[in-house]
Amino acid sequence: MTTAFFLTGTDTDVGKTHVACALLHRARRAGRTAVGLKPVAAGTDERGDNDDVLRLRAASSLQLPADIVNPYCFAPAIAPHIAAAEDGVEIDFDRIAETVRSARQQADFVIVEGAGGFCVPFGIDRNGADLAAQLQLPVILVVGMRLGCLNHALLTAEAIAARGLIIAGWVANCVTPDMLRFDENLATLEELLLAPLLGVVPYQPGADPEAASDFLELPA
Ligand SMILES: Nc1ncnc2c1ncn2[C@@H]1O[C@H](COP(=O)(O)OP(=O)(O)OP(=O)(O)O)[C@@H](O)[C@H]1O
Ligand SMILES: C[C@H](N)[C@H](N)CCCCCC(=O)O
Ligand SMILES: [Mg+2]
Repeated sequence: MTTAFFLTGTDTDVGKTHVACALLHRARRAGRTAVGLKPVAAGTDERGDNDDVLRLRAASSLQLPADIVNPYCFAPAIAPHIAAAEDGVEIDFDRIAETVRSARQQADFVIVEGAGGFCVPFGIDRNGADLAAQLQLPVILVVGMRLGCLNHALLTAEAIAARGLIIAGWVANCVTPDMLRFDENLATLEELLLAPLLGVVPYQPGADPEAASDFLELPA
């Protein structure tokens, strides 16, 4: 059966792509055909490539066309709605929903990575939470473990619930090697998030997603 998830995080740069790629590796090890999508990306290199898209592709077991993996890609590494406005582009959720449908027909484990945090604007009248709601996907929440993450995680959980979506699981991603009172912070999140903890991904310089996959369970 196809399973698909919308993967979000407590902020930009908290390890969403790292964890998404690790889960793709984990799913592949379980014999699944796994594909990562990045509907809206911002920030490209001199070749016009976006790093998240390259990493998700490298972790996927099936290579789908660019307009399915990443229908919207903007050059500057800025908030997507600003980049879209500068390019005169409107981010069309129906088009994104079509890419997700197509990916689900071809793969049995699909991860859709959001951009930034859950409510990142995609236009003046739409944001990432609206996209997740339109896609009607269970959410995986990546918590970048650092001071401030408790508030960000709880706000995100409220926003997910407010859209009528469920958290299929959350991941504690160690974005620093030395968070003070790590165990106490983890325990607080376990108590308050009311969703399964899929794993604790350790801090690892270079962040190899295949190695990180050993620390993760697949969401049910
Ligand atoms: N567990 C980890 N150990 C060490 N480095 C990590 C870890 N997780 C993430 N990083 C590093 O932190 C940076 C941000 O991670 P990543 O790109 O996965 O974040 P993101 O949430 O997907 O960001 P964006 O909002 O741009 O999509 C990357 O350089 C990544 O290699
Ligand atoms: C460019 C960056 N890596 C992400 N793709 C976009 C992050 C947008 C964050 C916007 C915000 O919440 O202020
Ligand atoms: Mg990313």
